[in-house]
Amino acid sequence: MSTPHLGVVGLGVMGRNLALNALDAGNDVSGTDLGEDAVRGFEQEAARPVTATTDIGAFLDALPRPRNILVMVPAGPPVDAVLGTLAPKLDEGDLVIDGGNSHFPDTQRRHDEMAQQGLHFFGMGVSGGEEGARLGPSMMPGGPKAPYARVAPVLEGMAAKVDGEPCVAHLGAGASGHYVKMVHNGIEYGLMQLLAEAYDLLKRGAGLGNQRMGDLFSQWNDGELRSYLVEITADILHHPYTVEVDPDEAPGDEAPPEGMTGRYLLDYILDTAAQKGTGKWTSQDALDLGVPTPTIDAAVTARYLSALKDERVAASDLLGDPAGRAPGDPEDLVDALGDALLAAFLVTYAQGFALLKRASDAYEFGLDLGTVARVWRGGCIIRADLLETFREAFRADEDLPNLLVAPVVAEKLIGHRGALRRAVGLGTQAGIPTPCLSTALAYLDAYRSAWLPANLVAAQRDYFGAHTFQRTDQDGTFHVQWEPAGL
Ligand SMILES: NC(=O)C1=CN([C@@H]2O[C@H](COP(=O)(O)OP(=O)(O)OC[C@H]3O[C@@H](n4cnc5c(N)ncnc54)[C@H](OP(=O)(O)O)[C@@H]3O)[C@@H](O)[C@H]2O)C=CC1
Ligand SMILES: O=C(CO)[C@H](O)[C@H](O)COP(=O)(O)O
Repeated sequence: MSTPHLGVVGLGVMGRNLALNALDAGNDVSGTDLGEDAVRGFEQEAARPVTATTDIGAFLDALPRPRNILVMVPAGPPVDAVLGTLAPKLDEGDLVIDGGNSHFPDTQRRHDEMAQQGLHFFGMGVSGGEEGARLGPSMMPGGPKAPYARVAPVLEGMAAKVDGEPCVAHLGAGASGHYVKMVHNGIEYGLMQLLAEAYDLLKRGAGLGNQRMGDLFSQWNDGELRSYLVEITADILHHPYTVEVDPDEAPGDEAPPEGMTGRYLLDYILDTAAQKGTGKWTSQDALDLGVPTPTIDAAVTARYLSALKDERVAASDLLGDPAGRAPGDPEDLVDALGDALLAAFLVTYAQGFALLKRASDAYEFGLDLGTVARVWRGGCIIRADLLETFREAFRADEDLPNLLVAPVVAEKLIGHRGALRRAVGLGTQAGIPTPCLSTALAYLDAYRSAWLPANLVAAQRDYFGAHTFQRTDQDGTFHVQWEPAGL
């Protein structure tokens, strides 16, 4: 049997590291890129001889048939450009895997176009950043099932492992792989914003300094909240100012500027966060499918609000009423926050999985949500101990409509929701914005409400638009003349 092989198109940050990872895992690897520097860089870093060339023909000739080709170029037109170049030169049965953050409708179109040419196409989400790509990412391939067996040994060798299981699996049909990665990123946006809100509540609401805050996040990371994002938040809070900055540029011995807690790098980072679009796509498709994902939506909106720096500075002068300390003993807020975060994390994951469930039905992906939870346990940005709990929940009931009603999750929520309510209440009184903590609480309160005030909304629609309503005491649809007699 020949050595498993992989060809990589695009040797930038992700492609080069994935190619080196595949090589370390014992595969034969070839690489190509538009740039000579990228090609030479890969060749020099490779521990064994590789084919590395800017010549696409030489690259394809070096690959045994049927070929396995991983494309790692920027999402959008570059992917179509690469497929346009590759497709006429490929042979029937070759497999092309797009490992970038492509939008899932593009992936479905490419999947169909490639299939018409007798070629297999996977959209594959890859998570873990540069280090993950090199040492073990989480990978989310989707597309035709048959060619997966051929490439599985390559991907499983490269993937992160948890309890000996690789964080990769064939997830489903069509564009399912990129859909799952999109929702991964939507959850990522939600968790990141929740952590930012906890930081704000500790900093402005409780008056804590960076060292104590970092210690708290570390402490949380030793408990039920253990996760990559909590861990890196502790590292970021502890990170000193001077490490990556020219010492001549660092502030002198004078007191730190107003509002800053000391010489920590975080205090000098501009408060605007960019985005590339995957979080927005998650919210957009959730709205199209009618699935409530308010915590993810709020996180996307929070990034837009962060970008309005000049407007916010101007508004702070005009509108005043600055955020201040939370009422009462600051330690009450500190005590509440760990449990509040756990409840909000559970709600955010639940929204993402509920979206995956609906999308799987709507787009006929055939997702198994327990497998998704397994693949997310390691290597990816949203990896957390909680993923094992979710995997068990879906194992116990594969038709679970929402993680919130899995007994193991419900029990945790009942134990922690009081803290979420306290944290949101204290933050609100202090004037500190908590869009994700608040929407997580509101979603939880709405989802567990047997009755909601939508009867009034239904009546209002019927009043102004004759849209009809249903009744609780009679079958059928109804419309009435609502205007008071005599008007
Ligand atoms: N960076 C990250 O942490 C993560 C990125 N991703 C996704 O992975 C994909 C790649 O990202 P990343 O590696 O960071 O991007 P980079 O820009 O670092 O690398 C892309 C590489 O592709 C090359 N390239 C572009 N067009 C072609 C082409 N037609 N033929 C051959 N090579 C080409 C580029 O060459 P040149 O520079 O000469 O144009 C460049 O070397 C993106 O979709 C990204 O969203 C996913 C997860 C994490
Ligand atoms: O896919 C990723 C992590 O999972 C990439 O890092 C992505 O760029 C993150 O999204 P954004 O840039 O919008 O914050």
